This record gives sequence, structure tokens and C-alpha cells, in this order.
Amino acid sequence: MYDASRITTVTVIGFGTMGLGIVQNFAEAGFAVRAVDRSPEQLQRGKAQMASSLRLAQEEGLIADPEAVLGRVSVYFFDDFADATEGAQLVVETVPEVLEIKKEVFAALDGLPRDVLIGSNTSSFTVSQMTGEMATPERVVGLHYFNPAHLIPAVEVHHGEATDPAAIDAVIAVMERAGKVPVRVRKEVPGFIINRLTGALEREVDFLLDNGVVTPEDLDAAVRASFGFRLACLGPMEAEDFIGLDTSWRVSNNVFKGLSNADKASPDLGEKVERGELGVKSGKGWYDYAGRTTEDIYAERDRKLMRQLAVYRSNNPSTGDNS
Ligand SMILES: NC(=O)c1ccc[n+]([C@@H]2O[C@H](COP(=O)([O-])OP(=O)(O)OC[C@H]3O[C@@H](n4cnc5c(N)ncnc54)[C@H](O)[C@@H]3O)[C@@H](O)[C@H]2O)c1
Repeated sequence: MYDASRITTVTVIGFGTMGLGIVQNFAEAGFAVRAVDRSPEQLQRGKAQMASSLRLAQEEGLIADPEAVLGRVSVYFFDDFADATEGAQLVVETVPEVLEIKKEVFAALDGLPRDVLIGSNTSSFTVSQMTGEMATPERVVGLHYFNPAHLIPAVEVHHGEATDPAAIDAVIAVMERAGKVPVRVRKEVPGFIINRLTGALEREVDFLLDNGVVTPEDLDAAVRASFGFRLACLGPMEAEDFIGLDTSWRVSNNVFKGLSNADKASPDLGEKVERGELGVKSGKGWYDYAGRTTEDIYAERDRKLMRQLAVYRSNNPSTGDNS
């Protein structure tokens, strides 16, 4: 019923932080992409942002022809939903993480022809939670991208109780065609795989900062230069094989006893949020970005990630290269 090989047109609903990267990824891989948003300003801003991101990708040798990529993207208001989804064979929603908004979008998608696949970029809801009221939940697959979605290779692919295994297989095949690294989540669990791992890391970060063990700057430097450096080419299981499972077992038994078991984020972090110190988007978070434009800050991050992506692809030749 789902033929991944015939999918050439994708509609992405939500053209915000994540939607931008998802649209760019599909367009770079040669798909025709329709970007849909409720906000006309965001549609306009989004296409301009994508144009500058594509110029950067060309400078870094990741793509050859930014204009051709941009030419495959068209933008639609949410009110023109019928036009935006007409003939699309895959629709990916990436609207805000608010259950009512997700359900409203799924109600609209429910009426599409039954062979249209639907992906959801939710970070914290299970597929079953979002699709319980749909008549056609069998074609909905969770697609958890990572920010920035055009540069981070992995996409977690998860499912709900009602998802058809054929829909999961088809979506995985499309992700591969888009140059992504799809990771199958075999059970429906909150946080999927990666947010559980990063959540465990965040809990220890809170503990170390709250107890004055390290400064934020030193912590970043230490992670980038230690397991962060290694993780890009050796996963935790491969690394454990090099460490030696016997050594790892002994160290884990000693270290686990002293680890944080907090079930809430640090109050210090909450106070920063109350003060409006939200990170890059407010000009201050753990670092102070005063005097720099947002465009400049993002370009610096993306340039580093683009160089890392080139190394990742040369170490993993089977993953996508759309240049
Ligand atoms: N930001 C991240 O790092 C990240 C990472 C992985 C997954 N996610 C998930 O991606 C989804 C989107 O997050 P985001 O950070 O891109 O949010 P965002 O607020 O940056 O973008 C959401 C966009 O959706 C638009 N929108 C709202 N309602 C709409 C509707 N009914 N139809 C069409 N457009 C609508 C908004 O105007 C906005 O442009 C969420 O589910 C989030 O949990 C986010």
C-alpha cells in the first residue's frame, strides 16, 4: 500500500525552528517540498533564512546549487491546507509541542487519501497519545529529528499501537533516500532513545553545576574534548568494547552509587528561565551573546556542524551526500 520509491513530493506543516531544517533536508535530497505555516511572517522569514543557510552549505561544499534547492520549495498558509497537501505522498508535521495543536493538525490530516504517509516530529508525545481520535492512525509514524534538522544525520523512527509496520518500513526507506540515518525505536517509550540519554546527561550537568564542581565553560570544554569528541565516531557500545566490558562493569558499579537521582530540573535553571535568560533566542543563557546578530551566531554553529558532517560522511560512506 505504501510505496516509498514513488514518493517525490513532501508537505511539511510548521516552518519554524525544526520545519526549516526538515524542508531544507528534503529539498537538498531532490524532493519537491511544500512548507506550510500559520504565520505569513514565518513563511517569508523562513525562506530567507533557508536561502542564507544554503549559501553557507555551498561555501562548505555540501551542496552545488542553492538556487536549484530553493526552487524545489514552495510555501503555503495553513488555510490553503488542501492545496498544500494535494498530491503529496508524505506529510510531516512539526507544529508546536502542544497536544491540542497536534490533535488539530492530525484531525485535518485524517481526511487525506489513506496511502498518504504521515510523520510527526513530536519530541515528547507518544504516537498513540496524538492519534487516538483519528480514523486512520495506521499511517502515522513518529519522526524525531534533531536540531538543526538539515545537518544532524539521525532521525528516530517510532510508532504507536495502531501504526502499520509497512508504514514504518516505508518511512525508513524515505529517510534513507533523504540522506538521513533512521534509527528504529522498537517500543513506545517516553523520550524515545536519545531524549532519555540526553536527559540522563542533563541531570548530571545540573548536579555538577549546582554543587560547584565545574563551571559551565569548563564543562563544555571537557565534554567537547572527551566523550563528545569520541561519540561522533564511536557509539557508547563500541566505546565500551574498547574500554573492556570488565573494566566498564567495575567502574559503573562504583560510579552509579554517587549519581544524581533528581526527578526535577535544577531550580537554578528554572530561575534563569524566569529571568528570561533563554539562550541564543533571548541573547543570554549560559553565555552572553550581546553585540552579535542571531544570523552570525547560527552561521558559526552551522559552519562547524557542516565540517563535522563532511567528516561523518567520509567515516560512514553509506550515509547521504546531496552535493
Ligand atoms: N526545537 C528543537 O530543538 C526540536 C527538536 C526536535 C523536535 N522538536 C519538535 O518539533 C516540533 C516543532 O518545534 P519547533 O521548535 O520547530 O517549534 P517552533 O515554534 O519554532 O515552530 C513551530 C511552527 O509551527 C507553526 N504553527 C503553529 N500552529 C500551526 C498549524 N496549525 N499549522 C501550521 N503551522 C503551525 C508556528 O507558526 C511555527 O512557525 C515540536 O513538536 C517539537 O517538540 C523540536
